[in-house]
Amino acid sequence: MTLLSVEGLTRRFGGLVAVNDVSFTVSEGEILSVIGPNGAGKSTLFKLIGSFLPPSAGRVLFEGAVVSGLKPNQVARKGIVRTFQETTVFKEMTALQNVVVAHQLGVTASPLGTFFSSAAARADERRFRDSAAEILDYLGLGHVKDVEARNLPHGYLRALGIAIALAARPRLLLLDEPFAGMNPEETDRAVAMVEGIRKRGVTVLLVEHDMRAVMRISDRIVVISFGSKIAEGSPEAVRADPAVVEAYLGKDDETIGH
Ligand SMILES: Nc1ncnc2c1ncn2[C@@H]1O[C@H](COP(=O)(O)OP(=O)(O)OP(=O)(O)O)[C@@H](O)[C@H]1O
Repeated sequence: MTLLSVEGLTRRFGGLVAVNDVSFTVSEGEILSVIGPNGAGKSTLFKLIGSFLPPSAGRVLFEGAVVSGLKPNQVARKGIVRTFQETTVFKEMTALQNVVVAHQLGVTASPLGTFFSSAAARADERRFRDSAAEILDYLGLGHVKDVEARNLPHGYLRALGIAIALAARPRLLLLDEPFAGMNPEETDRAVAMVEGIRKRGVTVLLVEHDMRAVMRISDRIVVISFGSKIAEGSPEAVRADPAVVEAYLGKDDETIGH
């Protein structure tokens, strides 16, 4: 079943066409990666899908309904959730508290003070704590759940960003460069984490600069270059595609995952 459809998405910045008439679909349960050289338009495409930026043309459909034009939080409520950057983690709170708060923010529009005052809310809070602990365990963060976020190493902080996103119970998780700046060991852990997320029934769309981890993890890959889609298919097909090799020309073979 098609979960997400990107139809003719285009975004211009003045005279520059950052994303140019890009179309693809993401099926339920899939891990689909969007890759492309520096400045290809990956981040812009990502922002368009999450509704952080309005398209100049085209649209995004989620479960058959148009979501472009909605606010990011409305899109999140429908089930499209992006990982949180380190800057949005509450540094003074423990890992567990961060994920509990993420649950609370996901269910109430009322101020937290009001939220905490009712008995029903207290029951919810217990439920959220259990759920938060389960998510942290699942992501291999159980042993650091009581550590303040500011004291967590970089890799853990990034994983915490994913835990916070999972608290919103996404149907589609958007991962922005999840492997950037990671050493091979950290990448292995992150790859296992993303595979684990899919096992929970969450579809994953990730944008990544480097093809190496993407080749291991993706069911399908969409390649963009200068804003346009130049290839789409299995990792093997994409790696062998002359247009992709051409787009990455000047990079060494390792960059395209050989
Ligand atoms: N807000 C903006 N205003 C003007 N130009 C922008 C804006 N955002 C992105 N661009 C331009 O759009 C093009 C695509 O940028 P984008 O960040 O989407 O590429 P990218 O593939 O994510 O690059 P990288 O891999 O380096 O992160 C670039 O030429 C960039 O300079």
